[in-house]
Amino acid sequence: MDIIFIDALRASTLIGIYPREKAMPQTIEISLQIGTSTASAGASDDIGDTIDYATVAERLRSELAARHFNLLERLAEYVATLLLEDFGATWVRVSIAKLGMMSGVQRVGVVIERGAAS
Ligand SMILES: Nc1nc2c(c(=O)[nH]1)N=C([C@H](O)[C@@H](O)CO)CN2
Repeated sequence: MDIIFIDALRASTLIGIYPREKAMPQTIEISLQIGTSTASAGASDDIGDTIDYATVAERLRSELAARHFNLLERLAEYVATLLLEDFGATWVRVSIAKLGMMSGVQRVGVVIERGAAS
Protein backbone atom coordinates (compact mmCIF):
# COMPACT_ATOMS: atom_id res chain seq x y z
CA MET A 1 0.00 0.00 0.00
CA ASP A 2 1.20 3.49 -0.83
CA ILE A 3 0.37 6.64 1.12
CA ILE A 4 -0.59 10.15 0.09
CA PHE A 5 -0.34 12.50 3.04
CA ILE A 6 -1.44 15.93 4.12
CA ASP A 7 0.29 17.31 7.18
CA ALA A 8 -1.10 19.93 9.55
CA LEU A 9 -3.87 21.28 7.34
CA ARG A 10 -5.64 24.08 9.19
CA ALA A 11 -9.41 24.36 8.88
CA SER A 12 -12.11 26.31 10.62
CA THR A 13 -15.11 24.51 12.13
CA LEU A 14 -17.61 24.45 14.97
CA ILE A 15 -16.29 21.73 17.26
CA GLY A 16 -16.81 21.12 20.94
CA ILE A 17 -19.20 20.37 23.75
CA TYR A 18 -19.41 23.83 25.29
CA PRO A 19 -21.84 26.58 24.21
CA ARG A 20 -19.03 28.93 23.21
CA GLU A 21 -17.54 26.18 21.01
CA LYS A 22 -20.93 25.68 19.33
CA ALA A 23 -21.17 29.40 18.56
CA MET A 24 -17.63 30.31 17.57
CA PRO A 25 -15.66 28.44 14.88
CA GLN A 26 -12.16 27.39 15.88
CA THR A 27 -9.12 26.39 13.91
CA ILE A 28 -8.20 22.74 14.00
CA GLU A 29 -5.21 20.97 12.56
CA ILE A 30 -5.76 17.84 10.46
CA SER A 31 -3.11 15.39 9.35
CA LEU A 32 -4.02 12.61 6.98
CA GLN A 33 -2.36 9.49 5.72
CA ILE A 34 -4.38 8.16 2.81
CA GLY A 35 -3.70 4.59 1.76
CA THR A 36 -4.05 3.95 -1.95
CA SER A 37 -2.02 2.54 -4.81
CA THR A 38 0.00 5.24 -6.54
CA ALA A 39 1.29 2.77 -9.14
CA SER A 40 -1.07 3.90 -11.96
CA ALA A 41 -0.23 7.58 -11.51
CA GLY A 42 3.43 6.66 -11.11
CA ALA A 43 3.25 5.08 -14.57
CA SER A 44 0.90 7.51 -16.36
CA ASP A 45 1.92 10.81 -14.74
CA ASP A 46 -1.81 11.72 -14.83
CA ILE A 47 -3.59 13.41 -11.89
CA GLY A 48 -6.77 11.55 -12.89
CA ASP A 49 -5.14 8.28 -11.82
CA THR A 50 -4.60 9.24 -8.20
CA ILE A 51 -6.20 10.96 -5.20
CA ASP A 52 -5.61 14.68 -5.69
CA TYR A 53 -4.51 16.02 -2.27
CA ALA A 54 -5.50 19.55 -3.30
CA THR A 55 -9.07 18.37 -3.97
CA VAL A 56 -9.11 16.55 -0.61
CA ALA A 57 -7.97 19.68 1.24
CA GLU A 58 -10.51 21.90 -0.52
CA ARG A 59 -13.36 19.42 0.10
CA LEU A 60 -12.50 19.08 3.78
CA ARG A 61 -12.34 22.82 4.33
CA SER A 62 -15.73 23.37 2.70
CA GLU A 63 -17.39 20.42 4.50
CA LEU A 64 -16.06 21.42 7.90
CA ALA A 65 -17.01 25.07 7.47
CA ALA A 66 -20.65 23.93 7.25
CA ARG A 67 -20.82 21.51 10.20
CA HIS A 68 -20.79 21.18 13.95
CA PHE A 69 -19.60 18.15 15.87
CA ASN A 70 -19.43 17.80 19.63
CA LEU A 71 -16.42 15.50 19.75
CA LEU A 72 -13.16 15.21 17.87
CA GLU A 73 -13.88 11.48 17.75
CA ARG A 74 -17.04 12.09 15.67
CA LEU A 75 -15.27 14.57 13.41
CA ALA A 76 -12.44 12.09 12.81
CA GLU A 77 -14.98 9.38 11.86
CA TYR A 78 -16.64 11.80 9.44
CA VAL A 79 -13.33 12.60 7.74
CA ALA A 80 -12.30 8.93 7.58
CA THR A 81 -15.62 7.92 6.00
CA LEU A 82 -15.39 10.72 3.44
CA LEU A 83 -11.91 9.59 2.37
CA LEU A 84 -12.89 5.91 2.14
CA GLU A 85 -16.25 6.39 0.43
CA ASP A 86 -15.84 9.51 -1.72
CA PHE A 87 -12.13 9.35 -2.58
CA GLY A 88 -11.71 5.58 -2.76
CA ALA A 89 -8.96 5.30 -0.15
CA THR A 90 -8.40 1.76 1.08
CA TRP A 91 -7.04 2.78 4.49
CA VAL A 92 -6.74 6.06 6.35
CA ARG A 93 -5.08 7.47 9.44
CA VAL A 94 -6.80 10.66 10.54
CA SER A 95 -5.26 12.90 13.20
CA ILE A 96 -7.19 15.91 14.42
CA ALA A 97 -5.91 18.40 16.98
CA LYS A 98 -7.28 21.41 18.77
CA LEU A 99 -4.71 24.09 19.39
CA GLY A 100 -4.07 25.82 22.71
CA MET A 101 -7.24 24.47 24.37
CA MET A 102 -5.71 23.94 27.78
CA SER A 103 -3.19 25.94 29.67
CA GLY A 104 0.26 24.39 29.45
CA VAL A 105 -0.76 22.09 26.57
CA GLN A 106 0.07 22.85 22.94
CA ARG A 107 -2.32 20.44 21.23
CA VAL A 108 -4.96 17.86 22.17
CA GLY A 109 -6.59 15.45 19.77
CA VAL A 110 -7.40 12.03 18.41
CA VAL A 111 -5.85 9.66 15.90
CA ILE A 112 -7.94 6.96 14.24
CA GLU A 113 -7.25 4.38 11.56
CA ARG A 114 -10.00 2.95 9.36
CA GLY A 115 -10.11 0.62 6.39
CA ALA A 116 -7.73 -2.18 5.51
CA ALA A 117 -3.99 -1.63 5.26
CA SER A 118 -2.54 -3.98 2.68
N1 LIG B 1 -11.86 12.75 24.10
C1 LIG B 1 -12.33 14.03 24.02
N2 LIG B 1 -12.30 14.80 25.11
C2 LIG B 1 -12.79 16.06 25.04
C3 LIG B 1 -13.29 16.58 23.84
C4 LIG B 1 -13.28 15.73 22.70
O1 LIG B 1 -13.69 16.11 21.57
N3 LIG B 1 -12.80 14.47 22.83
N4 LIG B 1 -13.75 17.86 23.79
C5 LIG B 1 -13.76 18.65 24.85
C6 LIG B 1 -14.18 20.05 24.76
O2 LIG B 1 -14.94 20.35 23.64
C7 LIG B 1 -12.85 20.80 24.84
O3 LIG B 1 -12.35 21.07 23.57
C8 LIG B 1 -12.86 21.98 25.71
O4 LIG B 1 -11.60 22.12 26.29
C9 LIG B 1 -13.28 18.19 26.17
N5 LIG B 1 -12.79 16.84 26.15
